[in-house]
Amino acid sequence: MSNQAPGVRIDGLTVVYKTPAGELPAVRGVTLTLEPGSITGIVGESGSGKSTLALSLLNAVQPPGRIAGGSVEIDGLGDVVGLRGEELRKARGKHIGYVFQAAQNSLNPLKTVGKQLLDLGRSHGVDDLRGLVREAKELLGRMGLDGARVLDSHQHELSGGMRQRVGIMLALVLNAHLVVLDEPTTALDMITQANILRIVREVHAERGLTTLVITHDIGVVAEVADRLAVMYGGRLVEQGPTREVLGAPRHPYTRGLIQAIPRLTGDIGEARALPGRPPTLATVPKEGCVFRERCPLRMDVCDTVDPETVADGPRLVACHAVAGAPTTAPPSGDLATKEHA
Ligand SMILES: Nc1ncnc2c1ncn2[C@@H]1O[C@H](COP(=O)(O)OP(=O)(O)OP(=O)(O)O)[C@@H](O)[C@H]1O
Repeated sequence: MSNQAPGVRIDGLTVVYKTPAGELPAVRGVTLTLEPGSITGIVGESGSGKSTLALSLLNAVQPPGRIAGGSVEIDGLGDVVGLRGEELRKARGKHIGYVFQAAQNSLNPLKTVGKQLLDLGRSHGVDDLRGLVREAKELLGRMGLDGARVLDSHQHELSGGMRQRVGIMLALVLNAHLVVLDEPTTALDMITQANILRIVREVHAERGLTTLVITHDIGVVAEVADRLAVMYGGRLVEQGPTREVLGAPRHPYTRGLIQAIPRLTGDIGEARALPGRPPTLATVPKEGCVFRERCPLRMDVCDTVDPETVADGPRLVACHAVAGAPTTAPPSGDLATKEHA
């Protein structure tokens, strides 16, 4: 892979997990392009399939899961779904930097962070290990930590927020040009979170990266992402430029997510939790729209026909009720209003 920000094309990706009821899809028919040099945010509630999608970018879905269909083409690497063994190990870390969810618990408890950094460097054939340590200290320093002290520490000597920042450092330190951050700021207070997101943006711009940020917090993607994809029940229900999606959400699920966040609606009194709960693998409907049980715009067709993803300029929406409708709906529109039904 060259030193350029790579483009990524996920096409028709389906990932299933083996369950007592057979193999069930956690990600179904997902098509998403990460433009070179962009920051894309994927947002959705717990269980919507975000982490499974992120793992697929590294071909790192573990049994009882497997990629059952589709492709993940990364510039310079080809279709990672077909990569195996050593090729795959090399791609991870060096070409694709990543922080997995719960990064605060993923460090080796028996080794100092510095030792783990050196292991990482050696396993990826880094010759200049001093340079690697310098880079690590610099990144930790930018995130408000004493780099030398952190590298000398074991996991138990660091707080959850510090470990999370160590995870981000490890994702960036090998200078990968595709970076996947799964819930990068969940253990952080609001101020530290804002700082980390600023640093993610800065490093992204300085190095010319392609970045994917996965989060349940639409406020995080609002701050960091150029483009936003909204996931529900294993499907992408809406995608588009972040400002457009947040400014005039089209899918009723996107609207519900936005209305549930006082930070985005601007008034805590106006925030309304989305009623109901997201489906589990066992309860995702086999046919029809995945969101219909919670949808204020539900129509008969939603029970039987899975809505196609329809493009309207840079915006993609999968909803029978809004397909073809104008994009000017304000975010404050009442979810309970059957305006398109
Ligand atoms: N190892 C597994 N075995 C069986 N089902 C799984 C496994 N891992 C995930 N799932 C199921 O797949 C679905 C998607 O999970 P995933 O972790 O990708 O969602 P998510 O949006 O990242 O949610 P969260 O933020 O809670 O992790 C969920 O219903 C989850 O229960």
